Amino acid sequence: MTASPAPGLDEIVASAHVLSLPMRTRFRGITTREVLVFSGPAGWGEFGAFPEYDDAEASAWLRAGIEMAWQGAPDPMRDHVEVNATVPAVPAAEVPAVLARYPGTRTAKVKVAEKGQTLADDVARVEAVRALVPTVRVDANGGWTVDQAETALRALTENGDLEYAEQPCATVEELAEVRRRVRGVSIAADESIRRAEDPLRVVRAGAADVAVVKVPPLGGVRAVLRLAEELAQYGVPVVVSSALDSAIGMSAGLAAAAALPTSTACGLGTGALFVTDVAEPRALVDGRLRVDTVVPDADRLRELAAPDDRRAWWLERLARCHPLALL
Ligand SMILES: O=C(O)CCC(=O)c1ccccc1C(=O)O
Ligand SMILES: [Mg+2]
Repeated sequence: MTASPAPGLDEIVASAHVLSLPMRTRFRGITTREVLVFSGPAGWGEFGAFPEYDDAEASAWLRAGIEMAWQGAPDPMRDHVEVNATVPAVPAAEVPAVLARYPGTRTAKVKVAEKGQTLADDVARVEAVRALVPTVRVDANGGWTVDQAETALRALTENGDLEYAEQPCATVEELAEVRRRVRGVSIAADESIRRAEDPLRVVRAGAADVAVVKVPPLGGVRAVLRLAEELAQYGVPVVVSSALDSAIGMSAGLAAAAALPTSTACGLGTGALFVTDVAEPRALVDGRLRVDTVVPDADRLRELAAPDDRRAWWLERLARCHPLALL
């Protein structure tokens, strides 16, 4: 496909919808996910930077949405992508109900280190997941100190393996220290990889065995593919994850995972966390999602429309980020 010229702001605004997607369970501290979606000559794109992100960071998310809507996805290597179940920091007793939303998944990613909870809560949740799913990853979202991470990772591997621990601590230096101290558990970097220059810093510091990559903060599918190529030279595999994207944004994550030379279970199953999405939810069959693009459903766009003040907020943000996204 020939790339269309970069769109003007008015072209994006012309098709823009600001949506508020209700969530089944609190995740990342939120219960509704706001996104702005728009269409271009190649299809639909999403601008969904979390509200607390500044314009410089948010503009990468817009660039990713513009790429999908004006350029489309690169050629895929496969038509289905394996995903992990994403288990929020729920009580252990709720784990079977959460996992039931991810039929056939053989890998689960479990949130740990949630504020207000204890290590015993994490151990109980992880054990409940292990009873049902063969491969378990945990994600601490930077919530532990190095000492806490060491204690927790030992406790969490007493009765079984962890494939990896995602972002156990906040900084690159701390990740490297945990990786040295807890040799038996692989470390994945997530929040430490937000800009294109971050992954090599993480790898050079010896801070991670695995890189979690997300299309929106990295500025698009092609940017993720370039990064993955660089990381492969250091022997660091990538895991493509969502940024709690709507079904439209998820198309970009699926496109990235589908275009990689190899793909392990991706964190792209988070559509299951929404009560209602912008389109009919993708069917999760045998733990895999079909790689496709979606057109939002007109009724859902109306039903999910964000309140006027939020629409105004997103349109102002779009106007500020637009010139930065095209740089
Ligand atoms: O990786 C997954 O399983 C789902 C994606 C996910 O966890 C996530 C989604 C939005 C924001 C942050 C995160 C995260 O990995 O911490
Ligand atoms: Mg993470």
